[in-house]
Amino acid sequence: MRNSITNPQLLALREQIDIVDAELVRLLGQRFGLTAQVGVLKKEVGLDARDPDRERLQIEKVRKLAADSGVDPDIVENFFQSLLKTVVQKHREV
Ligand SMILES: C=C(O[C@@H]1C=C(C(=O)O)C=C[C@H]1O)C(=O)O
Repeated sequence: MRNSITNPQLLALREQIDIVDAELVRLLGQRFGLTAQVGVLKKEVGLDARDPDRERLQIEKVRKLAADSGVDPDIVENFFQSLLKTVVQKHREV
């Protein structure tokens, strides 16, 4: 098998993937910053860590955004379900 590391087309694609990954991580950091504030606020006002109605609406929204962007809605939903679970866990630790 040829050494994939020297394939210039593969290297160029991976460079673009790294740029997208960095942006995704930056946006995740921004989102976690906001949800951390929500966690503190909820604790202060005595609201439940989890809001299933809000989660349902978000999943509906991101599934639609995914479909509009030609991305499999199930993949996006799985990602968000995992994200929401993590956020709720963090809220319960506040
Ligand atoms: C951040 C919130 O808390 C939880 C986490 C959510 C999220 O990560 O978007 C959404 C709903 C809640 O279960 C919220 O209520 O807005």
